[in-house]
Amino acid sequence: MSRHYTGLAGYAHDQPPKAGVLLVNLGTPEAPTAAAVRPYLAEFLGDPRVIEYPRWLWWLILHGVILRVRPKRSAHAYARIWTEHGSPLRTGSEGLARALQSELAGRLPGPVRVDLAMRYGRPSVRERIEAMQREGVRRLLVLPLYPQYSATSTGSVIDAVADTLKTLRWPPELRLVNDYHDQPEHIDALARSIEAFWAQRGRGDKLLLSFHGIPERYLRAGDPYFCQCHATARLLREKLGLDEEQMLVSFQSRVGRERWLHPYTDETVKRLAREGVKRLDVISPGFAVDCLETLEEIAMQNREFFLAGGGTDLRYIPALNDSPDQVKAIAGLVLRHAQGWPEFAPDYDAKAALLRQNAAKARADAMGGRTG
Ligand SMILES: C=CC1=C(C)c2cc3[nH]c(cc4nc(cc5[nH]c(cc1n2)c(C)c5CCC(=O)O)C(CCC(=O)O)=C4C)c(C)c3C=C
Ligand SMILES: [Fe+2]
Ligand SMILES: [Fe+2]
Repeated sequence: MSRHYTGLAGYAHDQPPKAGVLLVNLGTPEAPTAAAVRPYLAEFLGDPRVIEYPRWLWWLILHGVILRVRPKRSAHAYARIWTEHGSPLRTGSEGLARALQSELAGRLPGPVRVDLAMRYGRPSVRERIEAMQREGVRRLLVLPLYPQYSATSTGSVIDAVADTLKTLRWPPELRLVNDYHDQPEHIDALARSIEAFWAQRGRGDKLLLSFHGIPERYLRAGDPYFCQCHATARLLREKLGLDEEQMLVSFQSRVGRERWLHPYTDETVKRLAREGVKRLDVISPGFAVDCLETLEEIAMQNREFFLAGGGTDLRYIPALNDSPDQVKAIAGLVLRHAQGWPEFAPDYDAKAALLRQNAAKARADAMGGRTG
């Protein structure tokens, strides 16, 4: 069997190498319409990491039922949060990537390129890794924007990276961030954003942490996601000095009929309203940037449930997005994971002249070889 390896002729041999940081988020449709949501959902829900089901059976259900019904419903939800600049998940992720690029430029001696890819839709992981390689990236750090590891999210990003690298003729040196659910700077950033919100708007009766759910079956099969969500919650609770009465954890966004991680966010919100909670603060620490699941599902849908149940106000505390605290926390992660790479070493400047000289020599050799 032969395979076509992407050669990217004319790259990197003749340039001093660069380090690259690739942020990866989930992806989002191109427009809030059923026609644009359908291919996005087909790719997302067709991923065997997301739906672990016999392939042929799932294919029939997905194409026979789900893709006929869900795109229209999802498009309606997307339309409620779409802005003049597009999908919040996209603009938020782009803003974070830009902020990280300038933060790193200010802290690192060597050339480091920050880029952004989407696991589903565009720009794809393959597209961005190939582009980075053309720009001379020889060392690649992949950072999925998921604080908690799940096979369905982070694991799937790793698949996409591996699928890309195995078709490259000269893959870059690779490092991957698996999760950052307990990184102290990340917990601090979350705590400070909650405290800043309370300082401005007063404190609600309770604080609910709502994480994206996954099927409970995956937890039993060994996915660490549930435990990492609870670890984040405990660290944050300790940092804020709250007890378990004041801070609750729940799981949102379930899809399909099987049992997902408990307790469910919508049921929790309704129960709290019934029990007489008047002001409920909700934050979704599993999302690095705001998206459909926070802006529509929490700040609109669950708010409506809470008010209908007798609550006075559900206040959604925004994701960290491109806040300086989040940018510093992520830059800290990058610095820690890229330790030892020359672009990150304090003596890079001193060595840069040598790197350029070597690159020039390599180029001359290559040209010499070609022209005889
Ligand atoms: C925080 C990480 C995420 C995990 C874990 C996750 C698991 C997971 N998701 C679905 C199904 C859907 N999720 C949808 C949207 C969505 N999911 C995440 C993150 C995680 N998902 C984000 C950031 C978003 C928002 C995307 C945006 O454009 O803003 C959707 C699409 C919307 C809809 O139709 O409801 C689906 C579908 C499953 C099945 C799953 C684990 C098995
Ligand atoms: Fe999801
Ligand atoms: Fe949802």
